[in-house]
Amino acid sequence: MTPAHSRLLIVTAVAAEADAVRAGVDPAAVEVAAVGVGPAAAAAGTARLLALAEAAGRPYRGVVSAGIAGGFPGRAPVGATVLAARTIAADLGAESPDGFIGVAELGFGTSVLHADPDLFEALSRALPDAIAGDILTLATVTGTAGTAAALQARHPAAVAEAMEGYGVASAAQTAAVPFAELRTISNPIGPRDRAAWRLGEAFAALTAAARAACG
Ligand SMILES: O=C(O)c1cccc(C(=O)CC[C@H]2O[C@@H](n3cnc4c(=O)[nH]cnc43)[C@H](O)[C@@H]2O)c1
Repeated sequence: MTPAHSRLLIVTAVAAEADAVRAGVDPAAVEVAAVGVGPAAAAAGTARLLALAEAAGRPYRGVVSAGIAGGFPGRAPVGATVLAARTIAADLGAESPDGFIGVAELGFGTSVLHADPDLFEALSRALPDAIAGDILTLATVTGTAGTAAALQARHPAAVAEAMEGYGVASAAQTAAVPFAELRTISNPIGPRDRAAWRLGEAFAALTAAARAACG
């Protein structure tokens, strides 16, 4: 049996994502929790779970931000699995007449958090078909071709965007717990077309990825 202190925490935004992950993992080795949509809910919910586990003397061995995501066209198609080398808060900064100024340039820390190298390596080995690259975190789902193009230009290594990774990563960093982000693509990033989101395909891919990584 897996000792309680070596369990992995997988954090999703919504219950449907948590159910898809749970369908693939060994519950003795992995705890799955849905903590809400967006970086603030993700950071608050993850920080609470990490602190409770630590206070009980059973810290998690790692935390993974998992769920569905938008894929940048030509980089991550619908149904693909993506793995973050870096998780980037793409809208953390300031607008100016000359364009977006990132938080690092403003002198207030960093918008870039790296995946833990060992956790990233283990997930990459378990998921050889996963597309590795940067995953952007945004509080607003991209819904125009203009915003998609601007994000791609600012983040040439980005493969996908979602809404929670940077929040989960921030909580993990504060607690000194290894972090990774794993997502499956439900929709292309670009002009909003909610009817075109392939939720079933993305959830099935999420279950398969969870099973391959932690089953
Ligand atoms: O229909 C909407 O516009 C909408 C707005 C907020 C959340 C949702 C969800 O379905 C929540 C699930 C989760 O999905 C991630 N996601 C999926 N595709 C994208 C995307 O293109 N851009 C950003 N995030 C995406 C996100 O992490 C949500 O929490 C639907």
